[in-house]
Amino acid sequence: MSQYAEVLLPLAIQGTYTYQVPAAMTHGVAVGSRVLVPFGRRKMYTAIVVMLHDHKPQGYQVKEIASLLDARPILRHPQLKLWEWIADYYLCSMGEVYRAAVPSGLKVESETFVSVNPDYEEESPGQLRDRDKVVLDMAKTRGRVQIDEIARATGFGNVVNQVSHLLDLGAIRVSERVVDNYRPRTEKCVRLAIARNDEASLHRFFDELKRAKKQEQLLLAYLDLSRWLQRGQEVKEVTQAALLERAGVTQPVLAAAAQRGVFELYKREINRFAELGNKLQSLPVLSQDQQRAYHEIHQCFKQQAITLLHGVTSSGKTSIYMHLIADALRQGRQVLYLVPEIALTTQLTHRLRAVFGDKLLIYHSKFSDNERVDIWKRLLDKAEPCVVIGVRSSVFLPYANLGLVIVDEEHDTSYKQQDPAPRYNGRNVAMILAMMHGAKILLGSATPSIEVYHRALEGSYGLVRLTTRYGDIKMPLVQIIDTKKARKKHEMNGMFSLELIKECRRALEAGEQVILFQNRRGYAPMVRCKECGWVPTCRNCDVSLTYHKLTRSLTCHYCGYTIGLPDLCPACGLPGIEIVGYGTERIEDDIDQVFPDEKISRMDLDTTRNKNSYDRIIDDFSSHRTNILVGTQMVTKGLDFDGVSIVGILNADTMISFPDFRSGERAFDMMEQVAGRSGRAHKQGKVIIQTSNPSHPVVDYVTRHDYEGFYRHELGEREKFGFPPYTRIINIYLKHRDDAMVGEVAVRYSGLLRQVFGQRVLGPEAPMVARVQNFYIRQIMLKMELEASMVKVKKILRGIYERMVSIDSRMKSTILYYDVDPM
Ligand SMILES: Nc1ncnc2c1ncn2[C@@H]1O[C@H](COP(=O)(O)OP(=O)(O)OP(=O)(O)O)[C@@H](O)[C@H]1O
Ligand SMILES: [Zn+2]
Repeated sequence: MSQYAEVLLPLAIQGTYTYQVPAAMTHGVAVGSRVLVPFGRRKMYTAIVVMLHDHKPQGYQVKEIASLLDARPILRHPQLKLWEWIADYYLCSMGEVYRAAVPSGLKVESETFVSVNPDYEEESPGQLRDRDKVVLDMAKTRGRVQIDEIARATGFGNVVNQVSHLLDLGAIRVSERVVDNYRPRTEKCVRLAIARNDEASLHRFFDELKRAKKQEQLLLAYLDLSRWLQRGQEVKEVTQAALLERAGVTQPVLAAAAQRGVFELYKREINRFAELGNKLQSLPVLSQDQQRAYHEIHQCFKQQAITLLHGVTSSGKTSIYMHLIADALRQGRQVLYLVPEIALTTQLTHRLRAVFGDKLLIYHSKFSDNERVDIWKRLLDKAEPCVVIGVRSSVFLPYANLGLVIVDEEHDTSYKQQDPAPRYNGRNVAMILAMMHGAKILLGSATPSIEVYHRALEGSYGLVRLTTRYGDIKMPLVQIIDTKKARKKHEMNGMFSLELIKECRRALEAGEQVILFQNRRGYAPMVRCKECGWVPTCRNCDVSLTYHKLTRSLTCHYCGYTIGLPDLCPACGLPGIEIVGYGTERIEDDIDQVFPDEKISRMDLDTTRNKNSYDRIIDDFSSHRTNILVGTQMVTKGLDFDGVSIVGILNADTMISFPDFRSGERAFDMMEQVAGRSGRAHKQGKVIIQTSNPSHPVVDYVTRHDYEGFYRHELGEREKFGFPPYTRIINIYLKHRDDAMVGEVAVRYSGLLRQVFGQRVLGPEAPMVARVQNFYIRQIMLKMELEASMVKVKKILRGIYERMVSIDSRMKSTILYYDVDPM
């Protein structure tokens, strides 16, 4: 029975804090328990217990845990270990990992209930401030009150503050029953208020309802939906919504019938993983080539935990995954199926649902917190075999028994979290997670990342190839259009070459579909005054504003700053504003001019802000309600449409001329992936790449679908300049509102870094966008040897930081963070 607990707070601070475990709690508190603790005399936080012990801390007064929130831990082994690994590797605090890992519904704060401690007496007059008394009075009169509620009633700003002060004084206590944000979802249902064999009552109902036609309709609809009269069968549960729809009446009619005693209304708690009534389908029959790959993967798994499946686009990697998932489930294990973005989950979910039914759980970024808590609790409650399909944050769920982790589109940069910390790569964390569970890992891609492919060729990972498309359809034909030449010959119509238009027309007339890819959202990336050259830029960031036509506004894509489009140039007063460049919104407009009779949809960040908008766009296109799909890189990822025969890459230049060591890789991936959306089901497709730089090597590799060639070329470059996979990059960012100051601090700090790391330090320099939200940025790059221990690096960096703070106080007001393995 330990007296002290080390707890983790959801904050960006290093280490854990010690609290005393009240005697009454000693039996309940365990590692992984959630507890409510006062922190810094200001706030209450939900903390996680990471260790229990009996060593009384010296030198300060230990506070008590205010409340134990659950009867049992909310974490399973090895979650804490995984958090620790992430904090070490990605150079952040465990608290930051905790904050990202646990849904906020499980981190109760203002919803907490408090009540007055009847034994409290004011020790010295004046100990209670006026505001304390107000809060105390409220708690007294109401008995048990929520912190939130106090805030609303009093109008006081920081009530949690107030409450923790009172908690410190012992004037109030946290009420044990804490209400979570989580509430189970219910569904309204209807049933007849009589027993099924009570025919007399049923007749009576019909008699009574003769003069209430609408209610009679309800009764008939109910009998039909519930199969009441089909003797051999069970009565089916009928939802209120379904009943009203079938009967074609409104809720008051139902309420009246219920009043009369015909129906009973009740609520059914539905689990969000509602079973489908449909029968499950069997697994897809694998083609010969797929069968071979499937066996090879099993062979690889005997030797190695990690295997890369390098399968060309539309080779049917998903079908192979499904067989592997079924194998793991049969062995009673759980499966994590990671996808980079939710655009992918829509189609995948349908395919997997059909086979795995309610064993499939979905966890994606547009889910509400309630839904996240649901899945968390379900995994906590049961250790049953299941498959979780999710985005990167699903690595944090409490798995009991992982047997297999699949990382689809392994190369995708969306696996990397940019901001805030932990700046982790979901793929890499998934690999560590799998190791901790003794699970196998399958990485899949048509365009593997250079790092992963390198490791596979080295022999660290297994490697299985799939070189043919399903149904033996040929890889799409790629045609290059030199836009410079075409423009000279007047063979361009805006952003579209006449050749592209011709091909699109041919396809559309044949009932086929078209995808147009432009990697910029908005209408135009900038506007400009043609009289004086004025360009509107963001007030807070060093970027030009993007024009959005629908809202007639100019918007900063970094901070959201928005202004209206001026009619006259504010600089020279002339009506010279012109629109420069093309974003997806403009492409959509322009292609509509070219093909006025075609239905067009657009998929980019602006059209997919709602939870269901992806589904709608993808569904419309799949079912040919739309035939031209315009989109940003969202359309490049793993989508599977059967009718697309033409893919147009409108401007390859923006991708290939980006000053970053990964730009070649990113450009190849994007083009090869978007090209791969064409010609998937029936016949060879065609890809048209428009570029002013047709001899660029990346364009050439895409034309030949030559991943190997591209890989060798790229690897040569990486070796020459000492980039991954030969080194590990750590970017260090410094931010401050004062440009000159952050510049000086960065130079001085990099000097200290050089004393230890020498040549491994590059910079500081100002990044391409050197000011965001009024913070000026400097970047320092560290190129570390792969063998370097990140635990050591972290320690050294912390030391250097502390030294810097001690010799230059300006460092304290500077924001500093690390980005390990930046993408
Ligand atoms: N064994 C199979 N039986 C029936 N259909 C299959 C089979 N394998 C693949 N397909 C079909 O072929 C198409 C391509 O398969 P899938 O989407 O799995 O390819 P992929 O390798 O994941 O491609 P990408 O890397 O482009 O996402 C799909 O429409 C799929 O239904
Ligand atoms: Zn801005």
